[in-house]
Amino acid sequence: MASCCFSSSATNSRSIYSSASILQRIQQQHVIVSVASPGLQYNKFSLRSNSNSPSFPLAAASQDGAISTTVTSIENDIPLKKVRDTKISVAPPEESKGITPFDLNKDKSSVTITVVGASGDLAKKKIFPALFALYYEDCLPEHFTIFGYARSKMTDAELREMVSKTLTCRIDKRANCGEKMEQFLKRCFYHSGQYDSEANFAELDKKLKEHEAGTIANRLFYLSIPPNIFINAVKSASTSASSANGWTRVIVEKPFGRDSESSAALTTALKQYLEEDQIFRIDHYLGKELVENLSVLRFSNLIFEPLWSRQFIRNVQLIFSEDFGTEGRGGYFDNYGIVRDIMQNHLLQILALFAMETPVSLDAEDIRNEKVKVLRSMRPIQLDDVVIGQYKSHTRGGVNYPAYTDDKTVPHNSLTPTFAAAALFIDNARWDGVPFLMKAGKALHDRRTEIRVQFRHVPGNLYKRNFGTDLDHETNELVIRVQPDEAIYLKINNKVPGLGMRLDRSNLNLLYSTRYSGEIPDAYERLLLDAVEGERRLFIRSDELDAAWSLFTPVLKDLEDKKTVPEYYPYGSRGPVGAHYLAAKYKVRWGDFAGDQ
Ligand SMILES: NC(=O)C1=CN([C@@H]2O[C@H](COP(=O)(O)OP(=O)(O)OC[C@H]3O[C@@H](n4cnc5c(N)ncnc54)[C@H](OP(=O)(O)O)[C@@H]3O)[C@@H](O)[C@H]2O)C=CC1
Ligand SMILES: O=C1O[C@H](COP(=O)(O)O)[C@@H](O)[C@H](O)[C@H]1O
Repeated sequence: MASCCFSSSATNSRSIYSSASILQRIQQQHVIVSVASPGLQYNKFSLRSNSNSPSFPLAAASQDGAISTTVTSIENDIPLKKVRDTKISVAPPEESKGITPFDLNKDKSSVTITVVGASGDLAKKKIFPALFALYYEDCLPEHFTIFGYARSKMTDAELREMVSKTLTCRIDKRANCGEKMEQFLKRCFYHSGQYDSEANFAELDKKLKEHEAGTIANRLFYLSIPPNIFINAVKSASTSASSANGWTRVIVEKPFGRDSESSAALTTALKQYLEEDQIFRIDHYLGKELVENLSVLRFSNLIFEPLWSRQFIRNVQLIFSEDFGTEGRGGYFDNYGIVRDIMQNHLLQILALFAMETPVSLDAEDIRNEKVKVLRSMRPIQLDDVVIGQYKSHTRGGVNYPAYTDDKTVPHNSLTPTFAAAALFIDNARWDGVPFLMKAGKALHDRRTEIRVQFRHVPGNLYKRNFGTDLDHETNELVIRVQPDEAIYLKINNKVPGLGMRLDRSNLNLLYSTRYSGEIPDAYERLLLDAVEGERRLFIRSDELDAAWSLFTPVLKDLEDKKTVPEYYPYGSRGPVGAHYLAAKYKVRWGDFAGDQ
């Protein structure tokens, strides 16, 4: 079996997170949990808590104690309550919640993943390839089925044909890939229907039932559709196709509204049909390897956390750039712009993880509590602290690159920003006065996402003569390159070997491709797996979303009310010069412009 989540190892980090959730919910007498064990994935067990016992094992044993298993998720609705030092042991079957007799020989649950909007771009590009990668790695439960749902007419065979063309992910070069693909495609089915039709979803429900094995039928719906039809689809799906006896979860794609008001309205509408813990708001940047690593870097290395404050950090930069325009997505993009598309979600989420205080534990609620706290400590962005740009056409090497407004789906006089830079501030004791600069743009000279942490100068530096008059120039800089070529490197000042005393800046470099041989999973793989497992840590809670919109809504409104004209920059350039003036206002130099990067 490939190394994946369904291992019996108690040191598996996924298991530890899940066990933390159990610690929070173990107060009542009988707990129904899903237990994963080699070859016995997703069995339901009834566990009995015994509060007199001094220890809490990460692994639960089967009734006869023969098989050691790892607890992965809880399936009941009891309120969160923290009780430590609680021992759990496997108890005889409970009649509650439709759990039938305890039987290690039968797997009682299935998971169906329905991709709503299966004919679309995201489904083809990301969701089906990610599901296949999970299947290839044996990460999906034993009884799983995938359904595509959309209005387009397609047979199962046509869906499989469409999906097979997209499975060109990292897996396709691996051993027995063809065989695995065939097996995977056999698990894929299609149902055509309208998004607002309860009758059509009832038909889907009927088909799902035909494929669901065992007594517990868990269902995950992935809403890969435009936002204006989210609510109709949620209403129809929850009314007509919710699981009768297992969990029903819904992954919602961004955009989650376009400002505080519309986001709150979306949340209210979703909550008419779903509980908050059924809603998985996805921000795929949270599934990126180096974003997930941020907390590890901070909280498990002594050398970073003590420096992580205004005392030592001069500024933090969050940089996103793409070397292509809005090609094909202009219609969507023009209604949102780069601030909503990238800054309010992806970059702000990274900022929150970067700047939050140490969470009580790695449990989803503890982490999200800290993220909300830091977001709520931030100042709403001021108009003076934002620069916007839009790309114009440019000819280079005989090739003509289009302007944003050349896109047929974009109004010719659109003022929508395709580039923005902003300065943000966190008004708390740790970060008072430290500028957090964000920069995001399309059609720039390269594709990259990185976090740059510029440290203060060394007080009373013995070598200050080597730095000229600007002591802040040659300071340490920590760079976390999220993509491409994942890396973490620290710029240090170093003596150039030789008889003289010449200093230069060198990198202590952790380049992932040279350090780690394994492939880095796509963000959607991690997030889909988490949703199946009920792990909410990397999904956005509604109060986080409210806090995020509060920061951006006033300035977005100002920009739109004042019809602010963006600064035009040539396709393929480094973006508007205004971004430098903004940085200079806070005595910052963008790190991605330095010669030695
Ligand atoms: N594509 C991407 O790279 C990313 C997308 N997202 C988000 O994911 C979601 C899906 O994106 P994407 O796949 O690009 O979207 P698409 O525009 O490709 O739409 C997905 C499917 O929805 C149906 N659809 C499209 N427009 C309408 C409409 N006006 N009314 C009813 N149904 C419609 C179509 O299926 P049919 O006609 O067969 O019903 C289409 O195949 C969106 O919320 C998007 O914002 C987020 C990040 C990146
Ligand atoms: O959410 C979005 O992200 C993509 C960039 O994602 P990446 O994983 O390829 O970096 C961006 O192109 C798109 O505009 C935006 O909606």
